[in-house]
Amino acid sequence: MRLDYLSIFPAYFDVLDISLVGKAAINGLVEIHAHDLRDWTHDRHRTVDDTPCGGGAGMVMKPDPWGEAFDEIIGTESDPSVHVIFPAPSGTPFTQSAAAELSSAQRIVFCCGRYEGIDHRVIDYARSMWTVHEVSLGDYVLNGGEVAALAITEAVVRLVPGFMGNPESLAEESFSAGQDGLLEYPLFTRPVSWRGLDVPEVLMSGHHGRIASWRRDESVRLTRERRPDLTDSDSSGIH
Ligand SMILES: Nc1cc(-c2ccc3ccn(Cc4ccccn4)c3c2)[nH]n1
Repeated sequence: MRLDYLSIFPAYFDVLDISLVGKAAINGLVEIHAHDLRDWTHDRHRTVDDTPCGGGAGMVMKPDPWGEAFDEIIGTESDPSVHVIFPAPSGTPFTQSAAAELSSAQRIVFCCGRYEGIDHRVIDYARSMWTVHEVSLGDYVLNGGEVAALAITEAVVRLVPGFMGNPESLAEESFSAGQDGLLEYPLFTRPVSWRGLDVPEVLMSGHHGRIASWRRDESVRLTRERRPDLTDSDSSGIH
């Protein structure tokens, strides 16, 4: 899997060399390429923004640098196997199932906007050429797309076959299909007693049936408390 990042702050992606994703890069599972959008400007000030047509506050990212960067990084041929991701507050909420779908992609290009956003013709052009995803991380506003691109990268790469040492652990995570779309139950490890707080006895009983039942009940309780929106979904085991 090749991952490209287009941004006016490409150094944001240096962190990928340290983390788990860095290991995947080392063993050849993923290739990481970060690019400075200003490399495709031609004026002395390396300008990437301009005032919004129709007025309004803030600045909008000009289309020209994006188009030239696309030509060089992706090419001028249409190819639906290339996935181009635009993080945006107006995007579709990014989900675990979207991460799972993207984990089989051979090529993902992240377009990280700044200012008030990117000229919409850039997204329209990209849609005419590749498979485009406008995605939101959640109902809060960041200053740009870089942090969202990092989060999406981690969610996707950890699902790439061969990346996780123990793929079984993926099946028990919150939001995974194996968890019936429920939140993960509380976790404990040694010591059994810590600062007056004890591990629930059932987990020390060695009785696998009771343990499974306790974990299920805890997942249902937590999901009902914190994410009632998940309790009605078809994938959840509770209704
Ligand atoms: N879930 C998300 C995604 C973002 C996001 C993604 C890309 C950009 C490019 C610019 N901004 C700042 C900005 C501020 C005000 C209105 C619009 N955008 C971004 C914010 N925020 N929260």
